[in-house]
Amino acid sequence: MSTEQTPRGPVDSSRIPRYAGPATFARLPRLDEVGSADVAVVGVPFDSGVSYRPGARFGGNAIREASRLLRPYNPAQDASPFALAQVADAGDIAVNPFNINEAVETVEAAADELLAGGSRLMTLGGDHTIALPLLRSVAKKHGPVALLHFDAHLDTWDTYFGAEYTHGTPFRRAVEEGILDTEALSHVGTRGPLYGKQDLDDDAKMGFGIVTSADVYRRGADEIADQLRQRIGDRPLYISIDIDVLDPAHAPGTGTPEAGGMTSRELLEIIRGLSSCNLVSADVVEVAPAYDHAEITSVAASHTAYELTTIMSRQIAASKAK
Ligand SMILES: N=C(N)NCCCC(=O)O
Ligand SMILES: [Zn+2]
Ligand SMILES: [Zn+2]
Repeated sequence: MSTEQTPRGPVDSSRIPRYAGPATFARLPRLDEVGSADVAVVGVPFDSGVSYRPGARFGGNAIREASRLLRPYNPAQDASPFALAQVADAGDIAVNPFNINEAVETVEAAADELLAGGSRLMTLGGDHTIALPLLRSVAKKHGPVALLHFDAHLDTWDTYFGAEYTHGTPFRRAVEEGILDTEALSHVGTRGPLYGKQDLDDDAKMGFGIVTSADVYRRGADEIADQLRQRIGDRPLYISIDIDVLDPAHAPGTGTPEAGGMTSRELLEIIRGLSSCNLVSADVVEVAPAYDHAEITSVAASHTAYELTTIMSRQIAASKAK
């Protein structure tokens, strides 16, 4: 089992140029090369749930490409995430692009299998629809989880064109299904026009707190992270990051961009401030490379996934040391 052995790390970029060969996340080994992993990085090439620009089905591979430049030591968290735990790239979950309900079931079943192997998941979307089956799977293992949702949007709307499973509705479904711990739900980076004031009332009734992108700007990343940490406590935590939480200047490559967003520095700093939380799995979604330029969005997403992976690896190492 990988858990007893020295983890196999990324390809050495001082020997093999980092632009050579097929891309895995951070040049890590594939899951089938190591047998099992403590953290499985998995792609979900699915974007049939979007309400505006399509293209997030290409997000996972764009993030892998952009992640070639990540290095093994993370100074911001003083950790070498790929040495502390076995992190591996589990490839993509192949889902039906023509049947959303079936796709949602497929993601849940595949996540169940990866989690059963003892892994935590670092999922690369895909559109935000996929957060629902991922949360279902995580809740089967941990019970209702705390949720930190970084997004310009609430994603607690009811239906679109009568469809229940879309990228604007996963968190309402999750609350209805009782798979979230309603004492510890927060949106971060929220901004932009809504359908009506009722959207906010509904959202508050579901139990969500809101930290807007303007709150982050005014109060700063450290204070926001402190506040979020207090709310979460030691609950099992799932972090879902819609890359459109970033300003379009920091993440143009996404399907429903909104002006006035956070900087990538603010996002990374808030995540680092959560490093003591019990992060059981995470996703980074809504990267749509067709609207990107110079990999701006996928680089930001790769660093975001790197910080999340570092948190999980540190915790795995700490729990093994006990
Ligand atoms: N989850 C994302 N990215 N967007 C939701 C937008 C829903 C709407 O079109 O109103
Ligand atoms: Zn969004
Ligand atoms: Zn979203």
